[in-house]
Amino acid sequence: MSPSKLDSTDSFGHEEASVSCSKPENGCVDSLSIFHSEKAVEELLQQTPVAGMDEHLIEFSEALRTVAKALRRAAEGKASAQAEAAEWKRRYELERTRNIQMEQKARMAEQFSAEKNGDLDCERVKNSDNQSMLQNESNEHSETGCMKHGIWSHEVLRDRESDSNSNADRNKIMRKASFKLSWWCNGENGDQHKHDIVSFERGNITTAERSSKQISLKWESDPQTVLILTKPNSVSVRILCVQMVRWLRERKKLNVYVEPRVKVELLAESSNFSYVQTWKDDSEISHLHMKVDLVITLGGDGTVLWAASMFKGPVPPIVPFSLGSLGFMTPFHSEHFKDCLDSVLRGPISITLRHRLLCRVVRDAAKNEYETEEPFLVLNEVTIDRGISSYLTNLECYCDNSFVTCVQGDGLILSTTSGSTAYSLAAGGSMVHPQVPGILFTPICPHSLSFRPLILPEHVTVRIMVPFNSRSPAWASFDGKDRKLLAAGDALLCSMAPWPVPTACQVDSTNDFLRSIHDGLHWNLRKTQSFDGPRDRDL
Ligand SMILES: NC(=O)c1ccc[n+]([C@@H]2O[C@H](COP(=O)([O-])OP(=O)(O)OC[C@H]3O[C@@H](n4cnc5c(N)ncnc54)[C@H](O)[C@@H]3O)[C@@H](O)[C@H]2O)c1
Ligand SMILES: Nc1ncnc2c1ncn2[C@@H]1O[C@H](COP(=O)(O)OP(=O)(O)OP(=O)(O)O)[C@@H](O)[C@H]1O
Repeated sequence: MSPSKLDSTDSFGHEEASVSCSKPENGCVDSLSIFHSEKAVEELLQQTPVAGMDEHLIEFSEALRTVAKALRRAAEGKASAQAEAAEWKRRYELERTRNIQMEQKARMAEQFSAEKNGDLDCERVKNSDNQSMLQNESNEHSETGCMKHGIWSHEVLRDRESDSNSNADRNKIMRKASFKLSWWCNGENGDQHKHDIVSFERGNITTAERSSKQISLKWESDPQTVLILTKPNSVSVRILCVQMVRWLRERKKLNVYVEPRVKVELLAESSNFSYVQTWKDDSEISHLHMKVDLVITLGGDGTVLWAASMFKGPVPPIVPFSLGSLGFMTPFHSEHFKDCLDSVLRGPISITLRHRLLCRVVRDAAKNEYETEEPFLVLNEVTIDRGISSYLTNLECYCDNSFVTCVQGDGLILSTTSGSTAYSLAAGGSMVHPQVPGILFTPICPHSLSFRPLILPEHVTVRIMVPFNSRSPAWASFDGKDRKLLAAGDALLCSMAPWPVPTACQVDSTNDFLRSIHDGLHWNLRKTQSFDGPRDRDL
């Protein structure tokens, strides 16, 4: 091999692809010097009388030889990678030139045919339909763009097929292929069903209503049974509970359910409360949704989370009364409970359908089995953190089998949009309107400067894995409760649950959300700038 050239076979099968060594920065000088030093080592070893040399020197020379060899291989590898990159660059340039030429040809042909047919969009539509609304508005469209204030008019995108005068005209108009977009979502049993179909004429996507609007609940028959859930150890909650149970029973003639603890408290108050119903063991809780028309919570956000956690499937509408400190999900004031409940029982009421996440822990040992552990439903978030370990958590994150990232930090929060104002907010996540469907992906103290939070679409399944090379296990907690250890190889699967939590609104979901961030967080509170001072017109 010539010392001035390095011969190698490139990955395109071009044998003997020589790499010139004229440029010192391309790594050839390195490989050459390495080559020379390897040779020098070789010569040195041959010249040195081996006999009588001590063991250490032999070992040292062997090591030197190995290092020189490794360095030579690395330099050769670098040179071959550079040759490969150069070949790709050459091919890319060729492809680009070819594409530019083709584009130019196509543009010229289009221009030629447009000139021939007088086929500019606006003209075409105007000519084809003299009686159309478009024609009426045509004066407002600019001749070149068919736009109003820089925005394309919807009228231009309308299918004029039925109005056109003749087949010939129609053929001229229908140049772009029309298509339909279909919305799909996962059915309850994992099967897919058609959720909605929106048709877009002529291949132009205009608008699509994807997010749910304000939802209104109207009773078709009168509610009969109410479940009251209360925050424990609070005197004000206890007093309100007594008043509310009495009023619901005596004035509204409703059946009232409470938790066993609350029934004991009520009976301690008065034996007249014996009509209040409860359950004996937790298995009865799973049937509550079939008996209860309405749930009332007395407490803070934690009590709403508690109420939601009691329903592992469908959840009856919840009317949350605020007896806590923050109250993002508790818009009703306890002082006016009679008026509030009157209007709720009468209906119709606005509700917020709060999405929940379905979370399942899959153990490494059982990863081929389905439904190994009881899933969790969370209204706020699932958190995967380092627990008491002082090491960084190391979490591999996938979204529908696409690798997302590796979290190295204190942990990760997968939050609903309702939970966006809770822990996720504290970790730097965005605040999101609770009616927006999506999964917030918010790192906790990531040890990286560029790890911004993400918001993923509602239909994805997120998988968080503790890799086998992780220094410590991780811990998952669900709405701040039920901590589960995730050992190396274990995973947490998280997707949107089919059973949302309907919470009654004081006004509507947007108004209530904005009120909660203003009142609860004093969002963007700033003293208003004074009127006096410099103004634009003075400049
Ligand atoms: N650093 C943090 O901000 C942090 C730490 C741990 C837990 N949390 C949150 O606490 C929640 C559990 O609540 P809890 O009441 O059982 O425990 P808690 O009594 O410790 O209350 C935590 C606080 O979070 C508030 N909160 C709960 N849900 C909220 C929501 N959706 N929007 C705005 N604020 C909300 C509560 O009003 C309360 O002030 C967890 O789901 C988690 O979101 C927050
Ligand atoms: N019925 C219940 N049974 C057991 N625990 C409950 C019940 N209701 C609420 N909790 C728990 O009590 C804790 C405090 O409740 P909550 O958040 O409603 O009150 P708060 O802390 O005074 O209000 P805020 O969260 O607005 O400051 C929460 O952790 C919640 O899970």
